[in-house]
Amino acid sequence: MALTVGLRPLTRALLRPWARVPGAALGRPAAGSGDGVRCFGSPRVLVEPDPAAVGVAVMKMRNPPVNSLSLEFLTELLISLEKLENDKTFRGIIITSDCPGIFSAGLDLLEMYGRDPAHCAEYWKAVQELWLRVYLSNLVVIGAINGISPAGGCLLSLSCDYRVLANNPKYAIGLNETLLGIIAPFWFKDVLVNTIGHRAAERALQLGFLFPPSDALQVGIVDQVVPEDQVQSTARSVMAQWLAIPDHARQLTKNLVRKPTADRLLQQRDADIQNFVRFISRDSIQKSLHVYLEKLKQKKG
Ligand SMILES: CCCCC/C=C\C/C=C\CC/C=C/CC(=O)SCCNC(=O)CCNC(=O)[C@H](O)C(C)(C)COP(=O)(O)OP(=O)(O)OC[C@H]1O[C@@H](n2cnc3c(N)ncnc32)[C@H](O)[C@@H]1OP(=O)(O)O
Repeated sequence: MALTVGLRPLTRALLRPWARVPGAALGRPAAGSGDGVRCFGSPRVLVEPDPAAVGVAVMKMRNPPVNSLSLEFLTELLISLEKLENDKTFRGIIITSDCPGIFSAGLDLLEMYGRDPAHCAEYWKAVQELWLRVYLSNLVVIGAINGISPAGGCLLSLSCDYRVLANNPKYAIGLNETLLGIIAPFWFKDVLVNTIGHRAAERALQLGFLFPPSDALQVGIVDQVVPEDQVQSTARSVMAQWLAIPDHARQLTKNLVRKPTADRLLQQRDADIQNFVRFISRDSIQKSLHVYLEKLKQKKG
């Protein structure tokens, strides 16, 4: 039976079909233009032009304590990304965190625990939308990963064009869903397989590996590991290298490589939402989430 997906007005305004063609006119006014300073402020997402690099924006996630991807936070990220995408003065974004030690704790478990099906459906649609927005962005997207990034945080990183991870053993990265008693959806899995290969992904997904930096580099889930105080400067250098390529050629190539993966979700978005809602609503899954949330609480002592 089809689910009725009742979206709140803000989310509804934001979420629209994906038919992005690289280089196509976007048909929306440039955001923030006209005053010489482009700063797309929102409570949880700080976006500033990089003072040292023309055409580059730095997007800092600040949803303390752990940058968990709540519906509100996802919505703000989507709005900021859409503004940047539509502002032709920007060619690249560096995504990083403003929460010390945490890039993103992934999806907000409280959006999936004890919620009704309509809420879960709305939430999952926003998760899909953020992934599509980042994964298919026409901009160069560099992840300056300055903290731990499990599950949804790892997906966000994997959706960037290049990942620079700070060399701190606490900053593990991976799709650890099985440790929570849940599973990574097929499109999370596809992105991991594309990045580290089938066999490595098979092991990592089943065992819920969270790779510390040295292992992350070795398996290829990140592209570079650098001292913590060099993450931002390295991301800037990498950005310069990527921006040296003509946009149209890079964008068309990106689309060629990524579109088949994105299309697998685009062709079955509603079914994916229904599968998620059915899965997450199971008593056994809600119980697993409860146990995991309790463990997080107890960890504090
Ligand atoms: C057969 C058909 C199948 C169909 C399938 C379809 C779909 C698939 C189904 C489901 C897929 C769902 C996918 C989910 C992906 C995810 O992203 S799940 C989230 C994974 N995240 C984690 O495991 C990280 C958990 N957090 C931590 O490990 C730690 O918090 C930390 C990040 C290492 C930070 O540690 P630190 O000590 O600094 O902080 P605290 O642990 O004290 O946390 C502070 C505060 O924040 C709360 N919190 C932490 N993480 C989350 C979170 N992800 N969501 C919500 N809240 C979180 C924590 O509970 C503390 O709260 P407080 O006690 O109230 O202060």
